[in-house]
Amino acid sequence: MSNDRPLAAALGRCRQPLLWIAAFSLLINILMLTSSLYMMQVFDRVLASGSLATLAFLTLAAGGALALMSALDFVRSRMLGQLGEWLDRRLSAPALERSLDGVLAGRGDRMDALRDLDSLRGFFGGGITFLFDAPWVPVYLAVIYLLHPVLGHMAAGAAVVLFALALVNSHVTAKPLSAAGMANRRAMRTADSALRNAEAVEAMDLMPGLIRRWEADHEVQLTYQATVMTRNAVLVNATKFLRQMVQIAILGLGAWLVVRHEITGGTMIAGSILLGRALQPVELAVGGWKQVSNARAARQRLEEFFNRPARRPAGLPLPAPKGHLTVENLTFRMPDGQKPILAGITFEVPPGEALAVIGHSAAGKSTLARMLVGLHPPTAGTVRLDGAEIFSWRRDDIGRHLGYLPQDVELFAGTIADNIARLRTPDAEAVVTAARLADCHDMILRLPNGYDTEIGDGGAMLSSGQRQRIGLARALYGQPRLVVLDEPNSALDVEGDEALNRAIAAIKQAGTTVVIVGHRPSTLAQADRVLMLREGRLHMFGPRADVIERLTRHQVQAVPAKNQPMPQTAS
Ligand SMILES: Nc1ncnc2c1ncn2[C@@H]1O[C@H](COP(=O)(O)OP(=O)(O)OP(=O)(O)O)[C@@H](O)[C@H]1O
Repeated sequence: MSNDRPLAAALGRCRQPLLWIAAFSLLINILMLTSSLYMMQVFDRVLASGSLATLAFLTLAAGGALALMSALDFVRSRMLGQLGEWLDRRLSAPALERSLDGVLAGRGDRMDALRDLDSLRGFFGGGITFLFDAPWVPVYLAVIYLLHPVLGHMAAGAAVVLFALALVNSHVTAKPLSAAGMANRRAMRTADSALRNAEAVEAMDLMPGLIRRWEADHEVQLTYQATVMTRNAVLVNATKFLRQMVQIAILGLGAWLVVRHEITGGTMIAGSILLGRALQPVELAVGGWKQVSNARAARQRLEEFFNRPARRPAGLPLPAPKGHLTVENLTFRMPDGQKPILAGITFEVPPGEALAVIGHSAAGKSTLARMLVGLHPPTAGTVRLDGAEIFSWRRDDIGRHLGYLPQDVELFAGTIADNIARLRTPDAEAVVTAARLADCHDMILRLPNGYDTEIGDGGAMLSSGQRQRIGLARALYGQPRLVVLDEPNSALDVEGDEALNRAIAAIKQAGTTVVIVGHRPSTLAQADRVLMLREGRLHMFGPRADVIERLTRHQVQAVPAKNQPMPQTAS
């Protein structure tokens, strides 16, 4: 997204429609005087004169005004609803994009921004209306003052007390509300991870532990929510009681003034109706404050979320790379990590060559693979493709030139063709070419709907070997210039291993640079160069024969009895 502060920009664009909505509110609130005026006229004119023609005229006029008010009210709520929907449409994609950034940066708040957007949209769709009516409360009070100052004093006093109740409500519910929200988000994350890992959870009965964790947070949420509900209920009921009492009091006071001939009967009724109207937004504010503070908190969180600096600089589009990979003095440390995961790594792979990355478990192989496709910014040093920093390369520009098969193949709900074509409109020929290269064309044809087979969430309908092959086809789709395969054969049988080596040979021939991370000796079969990592440092690097020779010599020295032709470099 080009815009650095999408929330501020979107809210800025809401200003004008909101002004329109405020103008509509002015009309609506003027028209709300209809019932009071009607009552006054009926009591004071019609009943006094007995003129039915006047009654008919007044009724028609009042009916027309009320119809117009309803229409305007409808338009106002639709405008607000549409504004919420517009905001959601405009911000959801950047929010999802930035959530991905957050996950890559190791943050836990995966779905929070999307949820906050949801509640902001809901607020526009419903809770916000009374905020537009609230400014008219003083106007109604002024009209009541015009009817009679004593009625005015009473109405103003009632409004102040009700408003104070709304403030008290906001004050006493804010803290428990935010604590409940935080606990709810923690509980949802635990539930989410339990459901994502359903098989391990079920097989090894991890549920009790997960439930204990989830329950602890859920309990906190429920306790705080109960506090909010109780306090809210006390204040809402106190408000209701007060409101009804005030309604009776104004009629009583009005009757007293009528008896003293200070006002007419019509004025008494009109005053009562006006008071009802004047206090309505105040009363709504007491009950609706929860929604307002939720929306305010959501907005604040979204602001923080969108104000985080983008991980990747905007960057200019660059010409398609040839695949010349150069890594210089690469060091990488997680933002909160002490020890570097990778330190001072330097190597180079020319286009059309394959590099095998080997090393013990936790040596940093997968991290190096991630750095090569630009998932993280180096802490120091550089990773360049054709001389350009890969991390800074615009994803919409470089993505199609990169193929990446992560250790956990992540497929998406949809068809095989969708997945191979990277969720873009599939180019049938390119899909089949990639599938043939990954040696899964025949396997796909044997599936019930061939390339149109729906594979379920995460490719749940496929075996892990099938997932790995489809993942490989996706990595090879569209003839990328650099392909990074992280243990591409971990779920493959011997036949699959051989097919993988054929695929690597074929893409090398087409000029693609390949990096294969692996434990198995067969990883080295197609490698031109081999890089061995040890504890995040480059332990050996060179042409395959040299590295194998050094490794074999090393092993023979260490275990002279065991003369192995292919070194077992990793456990
Ligand atoms: N997101 C992370 N946060 C903190 N440390 C991490 C993270 N990812 C990896 N590490 C650490 O980096 C080191 C290297 O991990 P990496 O996954 O790169 O190793 P590997 O060589 O691929 O191992 P394996 O062969 O077992 O997959 C490990 O010590 C690991 O704990």
